[in-house]
Amino acid sequence: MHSRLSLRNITKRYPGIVANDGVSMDIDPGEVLAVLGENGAGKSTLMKIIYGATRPDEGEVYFDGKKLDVASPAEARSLGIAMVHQHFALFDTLTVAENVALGLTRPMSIAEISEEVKRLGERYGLEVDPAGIVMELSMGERQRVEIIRALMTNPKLLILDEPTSVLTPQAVKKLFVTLHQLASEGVSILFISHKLDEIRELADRCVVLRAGKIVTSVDPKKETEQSLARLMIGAEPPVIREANGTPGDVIFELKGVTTPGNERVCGTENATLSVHAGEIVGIAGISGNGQARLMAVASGEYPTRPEDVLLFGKPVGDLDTKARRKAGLRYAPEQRLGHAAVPELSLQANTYLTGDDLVRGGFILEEKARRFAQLVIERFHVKTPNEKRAAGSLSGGNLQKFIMGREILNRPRVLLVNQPTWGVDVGAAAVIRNALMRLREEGAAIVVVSEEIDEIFEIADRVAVMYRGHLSPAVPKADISVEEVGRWMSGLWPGSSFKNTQDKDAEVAR
Ligand SMILES: Nc1ncnc2c1ncn2[C@@H]1O[C@H](COP(=O)(O)OP(=O)(O)OP(=O)(O)O)[C@@H](O)[C@H]1O
Repeated sequence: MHSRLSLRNITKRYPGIVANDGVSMDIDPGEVLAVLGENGAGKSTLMKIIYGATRPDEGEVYFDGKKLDVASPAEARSLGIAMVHQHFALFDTLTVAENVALGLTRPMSIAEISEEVKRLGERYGLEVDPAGIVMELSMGERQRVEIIRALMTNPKLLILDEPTSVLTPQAVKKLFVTLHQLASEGVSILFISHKLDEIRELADRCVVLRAGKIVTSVDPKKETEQSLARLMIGAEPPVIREANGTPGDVIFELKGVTTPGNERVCGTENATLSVHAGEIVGIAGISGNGQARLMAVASGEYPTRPEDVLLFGKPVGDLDTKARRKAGLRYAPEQRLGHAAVPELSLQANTYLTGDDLVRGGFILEEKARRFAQLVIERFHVKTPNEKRAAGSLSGGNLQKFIMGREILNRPRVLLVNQPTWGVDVGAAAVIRNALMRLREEGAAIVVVSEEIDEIFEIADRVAVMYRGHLSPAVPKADISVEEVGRWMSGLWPGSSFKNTQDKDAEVAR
C-alpha cells in the first residue's frame, strides 16, 4: 500500500530565511498527523506546498504513489486535497454560499449549495447561514465556512491549519468527532495546532518542526503537554507571572450601552462594565455574541452617545479611536490582516497606523518609527529578518506578536484586546500574557475578550461572559469555576433574562 502523501527533501527559501529545509515525511490513508512547531517554524509553508499554493525550490511530493507537480490549489482540490486556512481565504463581500461555490470541483447551483451547507452544518455542528455576507460574520462563523467548504470537495487528504482557534469547546468536540469519522473512512488528516491538548486528543502521530527542519516524530498520546512544548521549543517553556498588586480606581466604564444589531451582526443590550486601574477583566463567550460590537463601542470604532462610555470619568462615547488613543486607550482587534495591519505595508509602516507620536506636522518620523518597530520585534520575539518586511509575509503568530507588541509598548492606560493569543505558539502566548500582566502591574486597566476559557482563567482578575449581546456581571475569578463560565456562555448567569431559556445552546452547555 502506498502512503497517501509522501514528501521528499522539500526545501523552500524566502529572502533571508529557509522556511522548509529538506523536509521528508509520509502520511497514510486514514492517519491523523499533527505538525507542531513554533511560530515561523515553517508549518504553513509546508502545507501551502502540498496544496499547490506555493512551489518548493527543491524536493518531491507523491500523492497515492504518484509524483505530483501541483501548480495550483484548484488542481490540488481536483486531486482530492482540501485545505482549511489559518488566514481565512474568503471573499468578504460575497455570501457564504457564493464563497463555497468558488471552491467547488463540480458545478452546483447556489440553491443546491445552500442546502448542502445547511445539511453539513447540522451534521457536523458547524451551523452558518448560507445567505450571510462573509464581511459581517464573526471569526468563528468564518472558520465554520472554511471547514464546510473543504468538506464539500470530499477530500482524500484534508489539511487543517489551526482549525479550532476560534471555535467553542463544544464545536471543537463536534469537529473532532467529524475528523475521527472522516479518518475512519480513510481520509488522511494533516493538522496544525498550537493547542497541545488537542494534538494529544486528535493525532495518531506528531512531527515536530524547528526552524524549517523535522526534528522528531512522536506518538502524542504518550507525551504530556509539557514534554510536547519542550520538544517544540527545544527548551523549557516560559512560566506565566503571578498577579501582584491591588486594583486602583475605576478608569474605564461602559454605562448600559445598547446598540442595534442586524441580521448578521450582534448588537449590545444594556452592556455595563467598570474596569479598575491595575486589573484585567476577561470576557468569555462564543464569538458572534456581541463581543466585536462591544469592542467597537469601547474603542471608538462605533460611536455612541458620549455618556455611554467613560474614560477616567469623562464621557468619550462620541470620540473616535484616535481621540481615545490620545486619552490613553488603545485597542488590538481580533483580525490581524486588514483590520489591525495592512498586509502590503512593511512592519515599520504598520506602526504609523496607531503610532500618533510617529507623525508630526503631517510628516512621518521615519527614524523613530524604525526604532519602535525594531523594539517591538525584539521584545516580542517576532521572527522576521527586519522591520522592512511586509506584514503579510510574516507567519500568523509572528504578526499577532507584532500587533500586540505595537499596542502594549505604547504603554496604554486602558487596553482593549480581542483574542490576544490567537494562532500564537505556547512560548509566544506566554510572552504576550506576561506582557499583559506587566502592563496591569503598572496600573493599566485591561479588557481581554477571549474564546479560550483557560486563557481567561490564567490572566484575568475578574470574569464576565457575553451572550446574545448581553454582558454578564464581572465576578472575581476565585468566585467562579470553568464549568460555570461554560454555563454562563449560554446566558445562564444569575439574574440573566435568559435564565429560563431552554434553547439549543443551553442544552449543549449542559
Ligand atoms: N511569502 C513570504 N515571503 C517571505 N517570507 C515568508 C513568506 N511566507 C513565509 N515566510 C517566512 O517563512 C517562515 C515560515 O513561515 P510559516 O508561515 O510557514 O510559519 P508557521 O510555522 O506556519 O508559523 P505560525 O505558527 O506563526 O503560523 C517565516 O519566517 C516567515 O516569515
